[in-house]
Amino acid sequence: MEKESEKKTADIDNGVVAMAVRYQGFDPAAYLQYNYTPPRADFQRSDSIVPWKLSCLHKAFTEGDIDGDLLVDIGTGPTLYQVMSGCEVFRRVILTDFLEVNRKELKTWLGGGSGSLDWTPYLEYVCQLEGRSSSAASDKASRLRSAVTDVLPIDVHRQQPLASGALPPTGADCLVSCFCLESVSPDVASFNRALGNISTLLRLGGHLLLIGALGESFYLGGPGLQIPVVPLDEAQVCNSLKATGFALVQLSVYTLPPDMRVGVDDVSGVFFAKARKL
Ligand SMILES: C[S@@+](CC[C@H](N)C(=O)[O-])C[C@H]1O[C@@H](n2cnc3c(N)ncnc32)[C@H](O)[C@@H]1O
Ligand SMILES: O=S(=O)(c1ccc2c(c1)CN[C@@H](CF)C2)N1CCSCC1
Repeated sequence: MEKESEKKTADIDNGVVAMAVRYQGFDPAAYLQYNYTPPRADFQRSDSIVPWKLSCLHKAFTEGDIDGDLLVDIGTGPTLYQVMSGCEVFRRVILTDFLEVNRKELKTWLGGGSGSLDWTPYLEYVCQLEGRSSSAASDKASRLRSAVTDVLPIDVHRQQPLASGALPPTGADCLVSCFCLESVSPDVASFNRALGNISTLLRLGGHLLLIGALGESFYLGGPGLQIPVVPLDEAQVCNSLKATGFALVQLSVYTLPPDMRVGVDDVSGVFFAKARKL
């Protein structure tokens, strides 16, 4: 007779395994096209989400309470926008993802190749935020390429998400993670466990910059590939951070304009949370 606790563990594992199987069809190029080109990535629109998100990251990294040596991005995917400000603050940046196709996409760009998306508009915008001329974008790209020392496999559902020895014994000084945890977790309990797992990678007093989807139940990870997302609201984000030993420093929310709801997901908003590990 299976005990209730054994059944719950089995259910947890089945949900995580099913999610991992679903991700085998993830298409980095399609994902970038869906989310990181206009109308969602329109630098000419003042109400576009790109200026909002890049400004949140710039402010968080430069307002003086975040410092250290090592920044780790959790569930990087094929995107680089999330570390364009952080690479100016930290000597070392580590990128991570579950899928080899995404790690390959990152390594192509880091190696000087042109990946599936031209990140120049993002680099130019962050240069403007930093008071540099937008012509400094190529210099920033070089600094980012120099700062990234590793692109590592990760599984946030493991109590030890990275291989042992991947980080210094003291852990990372700062974590950033965008649209990952809610997009890989079958339910809130799994989301909370994953948040607790990545917290083990961060030193005490270190900061977590967590960006994610609000009210989202699915997204397209490729043509016809619906990936389930655990729907979150602001209260849940706050509760999850508190339950996993973080002090919330700042929470900002962006509501997607109707014309940015383009069918590639059912997201209603985006949250930006800055938290500190107690
Ligand atoms: C919605 S994408 C987010 C990508 C990127 N961070 C962004 O801001 O757009 C979710 C990412 O989580 C990764 N992923 C899937 N399962 C994972 C797991 N168990 N642990 C860590 N990352 C995972 C996927 O490969 C994918 O790159
Ligand atoms: O906020 S976005 O519109 C965005 C960016 C990525 C995602 C979503 C939304 C919603 N679905 C997520 C599935 F995990 C992925 N955005 C796209 C332009 S650049 C800044 C981020």
